[in-house]
Amino acid sequence: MISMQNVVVSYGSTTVLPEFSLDVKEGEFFTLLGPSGCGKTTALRALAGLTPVTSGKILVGGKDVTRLPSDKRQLGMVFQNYALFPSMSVRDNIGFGLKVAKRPQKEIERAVREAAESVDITEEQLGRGISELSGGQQQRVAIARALVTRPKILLMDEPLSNLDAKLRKRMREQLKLLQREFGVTSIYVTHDQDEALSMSDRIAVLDKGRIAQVGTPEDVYSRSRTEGVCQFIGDVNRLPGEFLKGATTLPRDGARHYVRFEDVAVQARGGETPPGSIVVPGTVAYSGFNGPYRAYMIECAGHKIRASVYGTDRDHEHTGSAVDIVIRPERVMSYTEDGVRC
Ligand SMILES: Nc1ncnc2c1ncn2[C@@H]1O[C@H](COP(=O)(O)OP(=O)(O)OP(=O)(O)O)[C@@H](O)[C@H]1O
Repeated sequence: MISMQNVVVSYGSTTVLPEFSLDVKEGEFFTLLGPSGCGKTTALRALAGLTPVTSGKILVGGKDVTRLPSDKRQLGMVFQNYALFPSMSVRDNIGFGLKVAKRPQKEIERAVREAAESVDITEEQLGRGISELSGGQQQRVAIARALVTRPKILLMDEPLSNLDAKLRKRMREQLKLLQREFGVTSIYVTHDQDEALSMSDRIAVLDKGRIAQVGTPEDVYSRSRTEGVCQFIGDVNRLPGEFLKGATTLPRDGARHYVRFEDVAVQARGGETPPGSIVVPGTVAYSGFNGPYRAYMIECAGHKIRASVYGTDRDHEHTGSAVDIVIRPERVMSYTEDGVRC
């Protein structure tokens, strides 16, 4: 559906995207994820035709759009600052694209009503000015405005970043449901790992303008291809080599080993453990209630290991409790000195 092939984007003498290639399938929710400044927005703007590319090709539905102006690419766009027109009513904001396309008034009215309904904007709110809506409502207007022209592709750049934490979570679900309902191929830019993991069919993790890994949320989280991806997504402990003496299946020779917080079990010292487990005695240095899980910091032979224990575990919550940390070797992610999975 969308193919970016060896796309290069430079600002002056600085190359921000060196040879960027990407393929997105029809109907997919595809996310560009990476730290600030890694080039996510630049990649999206190049795809949208808002930033010129130095070389390379961009294909949409098999058609070369590399030199096509943005408004000819049939894209819907939602940006971080919404880019709504403050002096227009909500109704006129949503209908703007159709008006520009000179569609009949009757059709615009019907389409605006349907789009508003799909994002829970009421008839009464349609008559208001943009500034009379909350941030969350404005966000939904921006989405309705992008969807009203029934684009085949929807580009979103950090569309939820101005919302508070609770609303963000709700909007994630709503966006995802809308995306399915409209069947629109979506490219989503975020630096928020949770957002990317919970919404995407596939994720491209970017690092300094290059794609470090493309995969399903499970792939990038549980089978991170590089040390950088492993550290960027989720929380990890680096495991000291001396913890791994018994774990004969794990690679050696300078390899670096990581385990996610939730893959570290905490249990009473000297209890039964599954055969082959990595077991290290330690002392609880900190334990804190976090709602669905308890966060631990365990002092193990001079190293601090963190664990997130889900469920109603209360046995070892006191500072100073003598415990064992237990890790299944298959949950350990190992990388060579060059940061490649081994
Ligand atoms: N118009 C511009 N002129 C010069 N440099 C730019 C321009 N736009 C972006 N850059 C630079 O290009 C790099 C990538 O920026 P980009 O906005 O694509 O990153 P990002 O991953 O989207 O970051 P963020 O999450 O902070 O938005 C940054 O180093 C940025 O400073």
